[in-house]
Amino acid sequence: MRYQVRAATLAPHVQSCSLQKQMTDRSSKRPRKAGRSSLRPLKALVPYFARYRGRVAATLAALILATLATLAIPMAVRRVVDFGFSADNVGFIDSYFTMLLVVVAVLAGASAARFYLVTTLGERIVADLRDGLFTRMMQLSAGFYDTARSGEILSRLTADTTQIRAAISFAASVALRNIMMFLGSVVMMVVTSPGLSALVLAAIPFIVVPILWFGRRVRQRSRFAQDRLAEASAYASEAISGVRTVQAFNQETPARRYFGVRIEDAFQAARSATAARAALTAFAIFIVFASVVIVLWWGAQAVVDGTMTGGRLSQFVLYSVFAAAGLGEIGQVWGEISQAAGATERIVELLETEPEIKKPQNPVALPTPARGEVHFDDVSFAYPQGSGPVLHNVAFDIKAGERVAIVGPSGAGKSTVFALLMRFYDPQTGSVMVDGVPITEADPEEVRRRIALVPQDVAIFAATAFDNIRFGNETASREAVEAAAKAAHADEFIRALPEGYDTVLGERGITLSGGQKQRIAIARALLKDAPILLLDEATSSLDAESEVAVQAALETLMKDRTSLVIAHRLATVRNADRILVMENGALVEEGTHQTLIAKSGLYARLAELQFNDGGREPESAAAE
Ligand SMILES: Nc1ncnc2c1ncn2[C@@H]1O[C@H](COP(=O)(O)OP(=O)(O)OP(=O)(O)O)[C@@H](O)[C@H]1O
Repeated sequence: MRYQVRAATLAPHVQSCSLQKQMTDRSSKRPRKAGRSSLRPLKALVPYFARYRGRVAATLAALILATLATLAIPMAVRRVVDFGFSADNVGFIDSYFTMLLVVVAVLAGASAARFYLVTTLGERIVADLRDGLFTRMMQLSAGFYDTARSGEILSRLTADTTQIRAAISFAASVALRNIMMFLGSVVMMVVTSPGLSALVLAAIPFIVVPILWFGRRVRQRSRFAQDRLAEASAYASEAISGVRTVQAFNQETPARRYFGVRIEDAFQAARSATAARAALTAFAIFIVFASVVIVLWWGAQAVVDGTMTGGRLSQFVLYSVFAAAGLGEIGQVWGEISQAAGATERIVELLETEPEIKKPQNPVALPTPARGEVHFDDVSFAYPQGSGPVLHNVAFDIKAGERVAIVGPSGAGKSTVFALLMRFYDPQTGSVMVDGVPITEADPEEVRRRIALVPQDVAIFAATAFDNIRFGNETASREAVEAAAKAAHADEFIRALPEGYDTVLGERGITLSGGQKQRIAIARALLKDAPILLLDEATSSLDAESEVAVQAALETLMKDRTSLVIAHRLATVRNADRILVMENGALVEEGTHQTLIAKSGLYARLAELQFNDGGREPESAAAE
């Protein structure tokens, strides 16, 4: 139950799904998809660009201007070479060099604008992607997180998005500039010398086809490298969050070794991807410049024969150098763009994972005012990733304001009942209702708003004590937060912290004791002030003294609400109006403490075991 409970505390509106399988299914199709078109995944970014049409248009304008300015330079050079180098043309030289300066100034301005626009566009789109990804992560829950590894997801949120930013901010702009430059130069080459151009154009397929082939290999390898890195990150994140367990079992060395192997794998994969990129670069540079040399050779012969002027050849050579350099640069950044395509694919997988549990199109409104009734109608349930049914035909009715305890051996399915009530999962058969409405027909947010959960495994965030309690109600005032803490018997220990309510609690509440965390969770629930209260082992980490105090706080909390209490310690449940006894996923007994003891069934056996264990007899334990 850990994940569900944590998810509940982390984000009250998270929903459940079981889409890991769907993700995995998709993942297995990946190589074939990759084979079809290496840049196809980038299509998923189009809607993100579309949001910033103005900025994209300005970027393209700056790009075109910079390209035109560059393309103007060789024409000026030709004039200078053919007519400029003679003493009676001094005025001509001045005007041409002045024009050249203007062109260079336009080029500089347009390049700066392009750089600024393209970089901020990259940052903007990546910020949106991260935001979208996090939003999706908050919508997916229980079923998905049962198998997903948080470290791997974090790697997508950070490393993959960074790669996309690099591609947009740098590679895409370089590629676009060079594509324009290449096309512009080719046109100008044809204008300058159709004969030489034909020679160059004939060489192009030999350049482009291998570049595309190399690019695809780079992409496949880099996707593999990113996957290895994500695996290493996932392992590191687990080891770091469980560092005390690692140290307690002297597992530092094996953990280091394990991580070392993973990181080495990631390195090897990255090296292989880089090797493919390096080969691509070498190939691109060689083939492109070799073509230029051959062209120059032919051109030189034409000048010697007198069929071409030196200026025209200079102009042609400059255009062909531009075209070649353009192609060379495209070749270089193609690898990076291919890598970004791999990263996009990984992100899109997550973005496209649909939450199984979401708001119906026409949700049925829960009646107001809230009554706090709970109804389980013949509910059977198996966890999506579980090995079999966990609940079998569970049926019960809880009236508004009733206090019901759920007891039973470990693994009986008690927390699962809570998970279904919070709608982290949907049962396979039967129906769960809140205030008479099947929760599958209602908005999950509305259902969860009516329920306050004090989980078994309390999530504390690296925020102040104040903010941690206010999690129960974002709009609560300082006074309300402190009043809730007082009622939960948390006020005293919070005030003793170095900065009182403003003390930042360590990540996952590492600075707090188990009992303190539970009291924070109780304060949260008090602040939420929901009509239905779920207590999952809420006092399990408390010492006897705190338990008496917290029990008093819980009494306040449970007053005038429907409450469902899971407890192993029967002393804490005996005052319930009714006790549901579960065993192996079924409801086996139901009644008050007295009637159940009289029945001599499972409850009586559990009670006897527990009280005899402590050398106490049930009635005296009741006084606690
Ligand atoms: N997310 C999950 N995925 C698959 N199986 C699960 C999951 N959570 C719980 N289970 C299984 O469901 C069964 C019931 O678990 P549940 O947590 O509801 O028991 P419980 O009665 O609350 O136990 P405890 O008192 O120890 O908390 C157990 O067999 C458990 O292994």
